[in-house]
Amino acid sequence: MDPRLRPYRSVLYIPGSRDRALDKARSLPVDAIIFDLEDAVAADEKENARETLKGALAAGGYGARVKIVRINGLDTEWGRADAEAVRDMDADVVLLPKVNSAADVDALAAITGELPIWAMMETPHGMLNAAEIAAHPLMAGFVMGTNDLAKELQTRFRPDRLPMMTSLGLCLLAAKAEGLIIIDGVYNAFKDAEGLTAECAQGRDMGFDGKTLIHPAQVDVANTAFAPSDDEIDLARRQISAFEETEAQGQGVAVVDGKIVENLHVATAREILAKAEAISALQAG
Ligand SMILES: CC(C)(COP(=O)(O)OP(=O)(O)OC[C@H]1O[C@@H](n2cnc3c(N)ncnc32)[C@H](O)[C@@H]1OP(=O)(O)O)[C@@H](O)C(=O)NCCC(=O)NCCSC(=O)C[C@H](O)C(=O)O
Ligand SMILES: [Mg+2]
Repeated sequence: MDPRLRPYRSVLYIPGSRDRALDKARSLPVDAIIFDLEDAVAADEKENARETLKGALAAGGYGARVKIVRINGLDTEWGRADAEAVRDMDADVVLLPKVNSAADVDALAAITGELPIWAMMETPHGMLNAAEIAAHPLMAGFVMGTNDLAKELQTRFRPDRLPMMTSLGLCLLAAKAEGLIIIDGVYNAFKDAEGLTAECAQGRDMGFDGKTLIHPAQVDVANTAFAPSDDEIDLARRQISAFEETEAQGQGVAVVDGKIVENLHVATAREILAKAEAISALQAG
């Protein structure tokens, strides 16, 4: 599958220390899992979590879900051992927290080799250096760390996320410029489905590929929000067929529902259909 088409609608954090949650994730309809060794694990549990996670990944059962391991920062007492352990785990991606610059990514790559790297984008320096971080040859995805970012920026949480918009926009620009996956931050109130639905819709409108989640109750909302809707699929099909008809008549512009359709709109329509097919294939497999 073209890596750009791989669905990342729902990306669930699981504390690496929680056996029960590690097991439950094997049956949850998530597109990817972040196995966390960082903030979801207490300091005196760090070593145990690393071993528990190693065992869970070796036992398998996560199917087509992308397996991402978030390590502790390399400036902490656990970071290096985490990175060395991930190198030998059955992981698809290593996720580095609090990335400030491309040099941070280099330091991780020196330990983990060719393993694809994702970056937590959650510090002011990270925002200012987003373009160089995205351009690193091993960089494959950004995850917004909106909790740490709010702390660092001393912003308030608002439903419209206005204080966060510059940061979200900078990271989106950098990720899109380099063809990276980019996943939106978590919605902390995990029992508030209405609030999550609104924030997912905003993230989807902005161009995020999916949402990071902290609880199984959030999965269905994200899977729906980041998949093409029935209306989008129907419109995409009609745009393609109208444009093909117009083209056959030697013209370059069609009109559908009172709006122009040019070749660039057709490219977007084809992407929507390809994304819908990729989701169906994932669900069928
Ligand atoms: C928030 C929680 C502590 C709530 O846990 P709990 O009280 O156990 O919830 P429930 O009783 O409702 O759980 C029901 C069942 O679901 C399983 N469960 C719960 N959470 C998860 C999960 N994340 N993944 C898989 N399974 C999960 C429970 O085990 C129950 O299962 P069962 O007993 O079999 O029915 C908890 O949800 C939690 O710890 N969530 C993750 C928190 C986390 O990862 N935080 C760190 C990431 S956020 C962050 O750091 C982002 C970034 O860095 C930033 O700066 O923004
Ligand atoms: Mg964080």
